[in-house]
Amino acid sequence: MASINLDNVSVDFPVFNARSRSLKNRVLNIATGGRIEANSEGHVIIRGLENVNISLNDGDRLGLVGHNGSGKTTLLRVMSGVYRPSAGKTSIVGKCTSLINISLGIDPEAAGRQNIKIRGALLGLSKGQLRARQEEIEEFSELGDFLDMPVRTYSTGMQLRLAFSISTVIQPEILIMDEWLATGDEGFKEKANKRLHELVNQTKILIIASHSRELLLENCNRLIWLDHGSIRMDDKPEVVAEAYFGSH
Ligand SMILES: Nc1ncnc2c1ncn2[C@@H]1O[C@H](COP(=O)(O)OP(=O)(O)OP(=O)(O)O)[C@@H](O)[C@H]1O
Repeated sequence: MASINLDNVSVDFPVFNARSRSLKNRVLNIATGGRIEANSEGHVIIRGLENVNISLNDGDRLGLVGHNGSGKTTLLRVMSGVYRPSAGKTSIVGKCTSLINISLGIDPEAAGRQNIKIRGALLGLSKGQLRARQEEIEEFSELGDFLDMPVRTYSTGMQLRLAFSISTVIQPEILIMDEWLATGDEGFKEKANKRLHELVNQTKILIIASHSRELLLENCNRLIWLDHGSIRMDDKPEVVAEAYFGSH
């Protein structure tokens, strides 16, 4: 059983080099971003999330929609345990893989093969598990002899192939994605799509943020509309999609 529970979660980002005096007013007249406020000491904070309550269990496929800066990525990061909330409580049960920033942590000076080892360890694979998977990852990447070259010699697409091949090798109980991650040229994209579908179908809980109506309707059984860091709507995909995309 996997589960995620967020209880009144807020996330603040302090901004140390901004002045609260320059804040126009606290009225939200902008269409993007979270709330910019001053805390009790007069320091400026950006409120990425405000009093968010969400409970997810096995079988839940949650999609997130909202304007730029509404808090989708912040929420994904809280759910994957990367961000600690400034207020409220979180409980995350289950092995979680986040496919946000999959290239983060790749060492450009190390060879592709070496990076597979480093990344595999970060993903929690034991030495034995990694040995068993190494060949599969290398084959999937189709990088051939380039696996012995430093990653800095790779093209952007080649780097993404490597990162994707490593990050998707383990089947998580909770899968977190920022948009549908299908990378590379046409041939690789097809393979990547197939692998992503397998991951999505087998994961217990899926959370995906996207600006694509089709993608969300195809993969989700619940949608949350975030607006300036707060939940504006939480309902069946058709209902929220109609309200959100219909108004844009
Ligand atoms: N590291 C950070 N430092 C300061 N403010 C941040 C940071 N990360 C996010 N924010 C702020 O939090 C708010 C929510 O940002 P977030 O990235 O979660 O939005 P989003 O819904 O994912 O947007 P987009 O659709 O543009 O990707 C924004 O106002 C942003 O300015």
